[in-house]
Amino acid sequence: MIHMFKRLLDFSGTERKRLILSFVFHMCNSVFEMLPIMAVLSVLTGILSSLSGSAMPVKTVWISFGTMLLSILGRILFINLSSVKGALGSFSMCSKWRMELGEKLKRVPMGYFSEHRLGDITAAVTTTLGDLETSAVTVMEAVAGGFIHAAVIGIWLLFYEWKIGILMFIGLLFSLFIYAKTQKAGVKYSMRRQAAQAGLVTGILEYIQGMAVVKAFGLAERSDKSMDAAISESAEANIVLEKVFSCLAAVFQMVFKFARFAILIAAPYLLLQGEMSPEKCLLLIVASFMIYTTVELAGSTAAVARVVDASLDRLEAVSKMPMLDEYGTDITPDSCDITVSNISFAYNEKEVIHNVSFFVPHGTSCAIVGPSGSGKTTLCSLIARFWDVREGEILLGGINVKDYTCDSLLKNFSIVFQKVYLFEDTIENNIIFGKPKATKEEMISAAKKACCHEFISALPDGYKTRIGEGGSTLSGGEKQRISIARAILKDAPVVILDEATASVDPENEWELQKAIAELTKNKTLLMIAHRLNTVRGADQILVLEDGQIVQHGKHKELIREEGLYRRFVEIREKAIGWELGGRS
Ligand SMILES: Nc1ncnc2c1ncn2[C@@H]1O[C@H](COP(=O)(O)OP(=O)(O)OP(=O)(O)O)[C@@H](O)[C@H]1O
Repeated sequence: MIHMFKRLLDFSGTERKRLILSFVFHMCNSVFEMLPIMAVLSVLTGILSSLSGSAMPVKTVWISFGTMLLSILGRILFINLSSVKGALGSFSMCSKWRMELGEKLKRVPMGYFSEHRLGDITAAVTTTLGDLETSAVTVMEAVAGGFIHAAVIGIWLLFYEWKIGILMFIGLLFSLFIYAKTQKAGVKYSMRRQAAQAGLVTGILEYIQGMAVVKAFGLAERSDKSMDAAISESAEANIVLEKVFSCLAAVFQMVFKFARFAILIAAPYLLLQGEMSPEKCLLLIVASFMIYTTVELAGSTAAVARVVDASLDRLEAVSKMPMLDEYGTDITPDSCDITVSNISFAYNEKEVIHNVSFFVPHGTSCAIVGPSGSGKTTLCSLIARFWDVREGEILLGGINVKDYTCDSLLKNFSIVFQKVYLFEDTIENNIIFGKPKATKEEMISAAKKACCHEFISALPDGYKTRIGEGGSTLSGGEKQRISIARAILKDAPVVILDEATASVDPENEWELQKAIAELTKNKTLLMIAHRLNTVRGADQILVLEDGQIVQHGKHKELIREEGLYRRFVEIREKAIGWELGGRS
């Protein structure tokens, strides 16, 4: 329990003070909760003395009334202060964690996302932090506060009537023992619950993302099955957790029933033996119903406490994600030439880039061609340091990409992926994504250069039009051009471009080429090229096969050689011929 409390405080970072204050106020509330016992004691003493003939002093009534009133007011004040500080502390703590995880995710190698399921990360940021947000402080206060509250009453009892005090402590120690057992037993089940939650999020994400495939291939039944399995597992994990904890909670409650019973027997016994006054006996009988109330409440939150502990475990694991630029510095290179020397790279065990070297001088273009799976995308990802090379090095402006911070490195790159992703936001915000402080004029100028101003202006809300998640409300060509406008506005000195392979209509194709020409003007350009015209115009061409450069040079040189490049050109020329033939 103390360990969990310490972990929560470590986890709370700058919100530590608020959480401690919330706990202190909760303790103050406990003190005011104890006051009624004093009031009961003075009234009982008065009643008993009135039974023996002397009237209860009016002062006693007033003192008891005052004590009760003070207790009520104190409790209202401190429970409010404690709730406000606790809520502010836990919500701020979790929102800071969400932001921090978001920031960290930008700096992890892409491999992290394939090794950790999207659902795990999503669940950590949503449900796991949600659990902490709503339960952590309340549970800690209930558990720690409950036991401290009972311990304070026990100490008072030791002074007031030590034999009963010892009885009370025996009950408390037993309950602590059962509580510790409960927590230990809960480890397995709460971890299962966390995993099930993550599985459920993964299942739902996959189901929604793959909806088009589900519809197209009529696999609704198969897909439903995996979703149903995730839902069932989540339900079962929660039920098992509740079952285990409710059994242990019942044992926990039994301990108090027995302890109360023991006090109820012991107090009259001591009275009969003449070792205790009648008012003391009466007070202890009344007090026996009150002393364990707060600690009993702690028992009922045992399951949630275990979930909080498991949430902290999960967040600790997620927050230990590897940072690419832990030792990087902010660097602005003098030039943007790219040197790739003797690099090798493997996804897990499978090496897909083998000893590749080349140099792209500042302001020149380099086209990468090669069959599917030859490593073109991987090579570009390594240059932008989405992954780290296994061997060799990549330099930007003569400086190893590993020496940059991710931010200062990526400032130099505008990357246009073949598969465009647009955020569920306005078109304007999607375009200024790479340069949030851009003026409206700059944004429109970029859109004009990317040939998308016309179609955007024709939309009812123009640049303020909201687009669906992933750009689902736009055509493929429109999305491409918006992503190019975004890259033009960023105006980075190096452009990495994965040329679209999807066939676009001639109007779109022409506009797309115009947009790309604007984007790549005077830049160091690295492009995965599919169109013959693009390849022909490149300053150098790399031909990749099975992760190795098999040919390297200009179009005029390579076309003369027997090899993969010539075959690539022949196939492309034939394809153009077929296209023209098809159209005529
Ligand atoms: N995230 C990944 N994890 C494991 N293997 C991968 C991953 N991405 C790519 N690969 C493998 O690495 C090899 C190179 O893939 P890459 O995507 O770089 O090829 P490519 O030439 O760009 O292919 P295409 O033209 O089809 O896009 C392939 O064998 C592919 O299966």
